[in-house]
Amino acid sequence: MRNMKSVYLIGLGAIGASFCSKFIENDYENFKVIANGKRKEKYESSKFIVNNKEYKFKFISSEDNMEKADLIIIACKFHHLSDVIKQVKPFVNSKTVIMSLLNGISSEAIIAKELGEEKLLYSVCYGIDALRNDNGISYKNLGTIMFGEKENSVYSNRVEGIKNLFDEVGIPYDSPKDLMKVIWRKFMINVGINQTSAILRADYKVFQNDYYARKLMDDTMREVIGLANKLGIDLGDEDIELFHDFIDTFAPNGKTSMLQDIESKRKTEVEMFAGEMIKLGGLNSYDTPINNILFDMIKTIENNY
Ligand SMILES: NC(=O)C1=CN([C@@H]2O[C@H](COP(=O)(O)OP(=O)(O)OC[C@H]3O[C@@H](n4cnc5c(N)ncnc54)[C@H](OP(=O)(O)O)[C@@H]3O)[C@@H](O)[C@H]2O)C=CC1
Ligand SMILES: CC(C)(CO)C(=O)C(=O)O
Repeated sequence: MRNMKSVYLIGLGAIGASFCSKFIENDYENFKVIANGKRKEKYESSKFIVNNKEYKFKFISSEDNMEKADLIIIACKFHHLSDVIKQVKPFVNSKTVIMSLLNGISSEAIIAKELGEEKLLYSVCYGIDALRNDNGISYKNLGTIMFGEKENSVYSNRVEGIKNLFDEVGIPYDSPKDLMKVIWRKFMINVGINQTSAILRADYKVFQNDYYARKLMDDTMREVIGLANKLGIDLGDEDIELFHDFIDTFAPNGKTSMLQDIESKRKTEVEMFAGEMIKLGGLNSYDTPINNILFDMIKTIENNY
């Protein structure tokens, strides 16, 4: 089993800070947050509040320290990724494992191209409902990190090492054999709920209670199922049903990360959702009419903040 001694995370937002808090609560000695330049200065003089509790994080900068990491967890938004990869590079050696908690199905290929496919483990967060606002970060459900090798039928040494690490710090996880299907299922969920919630300005209770919001979300998810099937990924209506059970457990006032972005007038991850659907649809002769419309609508909202 590979020992994950030094663990660095980059992207101290809703997702990143929620998981960071577990490392701090469990006094994980060699856990650090990567931040450079002005961001590091700002973080060092900021208070980080997660679920009403203050956490003190240790920061590491590629400008003053190049200690290599055993594991690097990336938790930024899609449009931060190319910058983040540059900042991560100095901490990577031949043994470093890299995990991306970004939603979507695109970040891994981008990281693999820049840092080496052999360093990657595939991962995605399920069921977390983290919110970031002026008062800090809060979540009701921490959810589960699903992770593993692309071909995950036998656990590798590094998968075992990370299972051990997550047990130690109390991060809920699973390492399913059919990880790629699980990642696609999450993509289907995000393409469905993140984008429709952003257009409708709808929190989770709307999707818990409103027939039409739910129908719009489901129709959008079905477009992903069609593409997935064309690419040999075995998603179906039962995956939509699984998500219906999940939504009912979410905090009614909680919001998708895309709706949070729209409300805070931040750039969204639409390129990673509708954008990726349109791109893959084009490459595979598969029409994506719903995603074409969602893409144009979300870009219009972004362009007119
Ligand atoms: N929020 C949620 O409930 C969920 C989100 N996700 C996914 O997780 C990913 C992260 O989302 P979320 O946590 O909501 O996003 P946030 O916007 O809350 O956080 C992103 C963080 O990345 C940091 N960052 C950006 N560029 C750099 C850089 N160059 N160096 C260091 N830090 C950087 C930002 O720092 P700064 O603030 O200083 O600019 C920010 O804190 C997304 O792909 C999202 O889709 C997945 C499941 C649920
Ligand atoms: C599934 C959902 C909606 C919450 O975990 C999410 O992934 C997001 O908000 O980006």
